[in-house]
Amino acid sequence: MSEVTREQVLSALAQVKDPELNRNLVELNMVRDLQIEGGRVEVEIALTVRGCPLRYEIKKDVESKLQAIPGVTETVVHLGAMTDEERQQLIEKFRQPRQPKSRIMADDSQTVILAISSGKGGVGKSTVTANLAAALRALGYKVGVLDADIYGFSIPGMLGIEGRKPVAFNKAIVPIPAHGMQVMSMGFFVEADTPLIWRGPMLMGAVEQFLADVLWDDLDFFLIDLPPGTGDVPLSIMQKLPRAQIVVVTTPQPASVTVAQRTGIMARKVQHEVLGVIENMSYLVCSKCGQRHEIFGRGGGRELAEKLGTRLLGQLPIQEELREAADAGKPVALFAPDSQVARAFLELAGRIAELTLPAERVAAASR
Ligand SMILES: Nc1ncnc2c1ncn2[C@@H]1O[C@H](COP(=O)(O)OP(=O)(O)OP(=O)(O)O)[C@@H](O)[C@H]1O
Repeated sequence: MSEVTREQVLSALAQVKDPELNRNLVELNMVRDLQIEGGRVEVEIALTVRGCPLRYEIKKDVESKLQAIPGVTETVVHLGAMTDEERQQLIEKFRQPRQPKSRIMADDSQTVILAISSGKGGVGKSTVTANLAAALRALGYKVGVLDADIYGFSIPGMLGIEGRKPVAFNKAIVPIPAHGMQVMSMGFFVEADTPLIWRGPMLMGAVEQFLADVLWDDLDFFLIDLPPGTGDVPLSIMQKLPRAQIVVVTTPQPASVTVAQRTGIMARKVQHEVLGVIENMSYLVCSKCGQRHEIFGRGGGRELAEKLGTRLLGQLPIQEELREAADAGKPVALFAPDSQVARAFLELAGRIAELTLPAERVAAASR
């Protein structure tokens, strides 16, 4: 059998990406002490930070890529860490050839920005944001989520990344990967159980930084979970968004319509288009008789859409599975795609993609 070569090993390692930096290990200069003896490959991977939470994931990925090289019989992978100087060099590397700052705010960006709002709290806005994002991902789109709901940062929990701490490179923040999406939450910067009063300027500073200084990829969709209601806070956030399309989440009760209608006024103030209304908790399908029960009334979503001069994008059922999946950090569209509620989300995501993206990008994602 032919000898395993250094080139083969490096090209295998170039297939492994640091999940947080989204660049390969060779490019990041993480490969150290490579030794090849016959079929035995020993290598050290220098992580950017000691105790990197993704170290075992990276190690497993390295081992499997090495083992796939023809002729490799044994692999030994050590995990090390970069020195401060090396980390600094990496920062320089990021700074020069690549533009590290987010392209989302650029005038020619192709990213569709969806600002998810609600007239009041508790209608399921965060659940809808997390699951719609996952459904868009399941359809093949590149998705980023910004959790700006300062009254309850629930997105990290719903996507299984609660308690993670983002790292910064060259003043740019690296978003946290979750099920193939990129996520940033103000909650990552707040100690758990510490009540925090977000004063206006501090909040707006954070939002601006998350829009401009996070290393978002060139995304197809960027979803923002806004704080509920139509007060100054969601209004100021919307003003920072260059070309957002507003999605209003409501429940079927006619009473919710009046409250959610204020969103239309807010949209006009910031000159954003209201893409449409999503009616959540529209109906419950009885597991015994299969009948549809509209326990929260009916027609609220359609009525609101009419009043706002927009469309009803979709109706989502009440399903316990949705809450359970959210509690477990496993969004239904990716983890239980055959469930009734996942199908409703996938349909909704498909509709939104068709309305917001050019046909060739919709076709490319489904390939
Ligand atoms: N369609 C649904 N079926 C079952 N449970 C749901 C559904 N939608 C939301 N829920 C549950 O309702 C609760 C409230 O949802 P969520 O936190 O998403 O609301 P919210 O509008 O974002 O609230 P707030 O704006 O106050 O943070 C959660 O426990 C969630 O799991």
